[in-house]
Amino acid sequence: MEDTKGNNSDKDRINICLNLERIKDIFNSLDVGVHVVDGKGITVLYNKICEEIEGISEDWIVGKDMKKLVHDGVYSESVALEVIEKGQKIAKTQKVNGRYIFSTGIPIYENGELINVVVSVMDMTSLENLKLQFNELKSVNVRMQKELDILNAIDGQNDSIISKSKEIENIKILALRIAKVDSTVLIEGESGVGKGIFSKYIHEHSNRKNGPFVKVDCSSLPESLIESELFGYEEGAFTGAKKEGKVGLIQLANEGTLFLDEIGELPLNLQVKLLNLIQDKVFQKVGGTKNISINTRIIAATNKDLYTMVEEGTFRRDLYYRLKVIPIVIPSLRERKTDIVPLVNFFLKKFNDHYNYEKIISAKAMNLLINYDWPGNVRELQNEIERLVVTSESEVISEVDVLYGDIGKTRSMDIDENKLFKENVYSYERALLEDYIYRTSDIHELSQKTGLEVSTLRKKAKKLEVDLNFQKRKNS
Ligand SMILES: Nc1ncnc2c1ncn2[C@@H]1O[C@H](COP(=O)(O)OP(=O)(O)OP(=O)(O)O)[C@@H](O)[C@H]1O
Repeated sequence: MEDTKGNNSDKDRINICLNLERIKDIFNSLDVGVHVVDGKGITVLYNKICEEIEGISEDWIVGKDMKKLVHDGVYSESVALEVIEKGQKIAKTQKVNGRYIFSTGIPIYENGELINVVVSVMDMTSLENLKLQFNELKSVNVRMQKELDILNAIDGQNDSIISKSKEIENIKILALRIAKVDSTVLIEGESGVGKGIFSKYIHEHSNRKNGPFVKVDCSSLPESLIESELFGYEEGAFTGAKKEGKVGLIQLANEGTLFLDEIGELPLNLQVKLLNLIQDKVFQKVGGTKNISINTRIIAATNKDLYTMVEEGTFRRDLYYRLKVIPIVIPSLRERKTDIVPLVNFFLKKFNDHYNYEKIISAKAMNLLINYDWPGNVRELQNEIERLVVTSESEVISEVDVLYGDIGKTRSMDIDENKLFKENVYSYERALLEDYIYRTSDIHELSQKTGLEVSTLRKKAKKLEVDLNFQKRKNS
């Protein structure tokens, strides 16, 4: 392009101008902002998109020095100047006037000298907003997934905790929430309500689920043994101790869950040791001096009124509050009668499968089960269904089968204190005769079983208004 004297010819100059105009057109047709500076940082080209993104006009900026613009605060920093300084490609995201701008500066060299920097400018605001929305959606998704897990666990076919009552469903939701944290839990409730099954449920839904679940029944261990069983002992700790010492149940629960059932039975001296374990996460074996660190989650359960025990001085107040970080109270079965039918069906299936039967339960029998008070709660119900499946003669478990057990005993012995003795005798005799009728197939068998003449039986049935219908058993 240069003549022998080193000057540009006119033709070349025209070409350069034409090229510059054409380059400008090309840059202005781009969807991306283009800002070109020379080797000293003076703006030589600034396209329309740049104007839109940065809100600066081309006329104003062309010819201006980027150093001065940064100094005057028009720009907080300049990618172009950084490229000039470092001599290499630079890319960064900046926040300008509340917009996210992604700039890439590329150095252009001629004969080893940096002559231009081309900065492409992209408005990432909408992308950044999308990113924010995406992250928000992601966290909503995580939250929903957790809720879904909870709902699935409640509805789950494989769920081991059967319930229909609001009370138990709410406890399940709470149990799933607290499963993810390590806080100590105290489960209170009468014997057989499901304290054990709930503690397992918490463990199985926790991050410790692959670790051990160790159950210690504080009431079943003799006081002399409980300390060494729980904490283990060092070799030669006492006479009769194993030579190599013993690892205690607490240590076995490392990385898992320690379920302390019947915590109210724990002797006072061990309550102190347990308190230290909860507070400091360390313990010493019997006969040992070394602190052993332990990482276990403690769930305690009791059917005693621990608060009263605290008031009476038989349970340490500090331990009580340490255990009761998350309290769960499971109501008795009689306080949530809606659970009885699903539980009966669940246990019926369980024992039918186990004993290879296909027994069903009559509506009347079910009614008796629903109306009973279940002092032994779910455990008693479970045992009762097993008894019914195993002992009922026919495929249909009847009212008579039910009356044969504890329910029958309590029902027959029910005395209404508002009635006269005579009236109670009448009701009792009536219920007794009905029970015999249910258990026999005809009047002769009834006579044989009761030791009463057929004629006496007929008179009695008339007096007591009992229907001598021996089909009842089959149909009930
Ligand atoms: N909601 C339930 N669904 C299914 N099985 C249950 C339910 N609640 C309790 N059970 C069963 O009833 C029996 C007694 O429950 P669990 O041992 O958990 O009661 P508990 O309150 O810990 O009793 P205890 O105080 O005597 O130790 C167990 O076999 C358990 O599996």
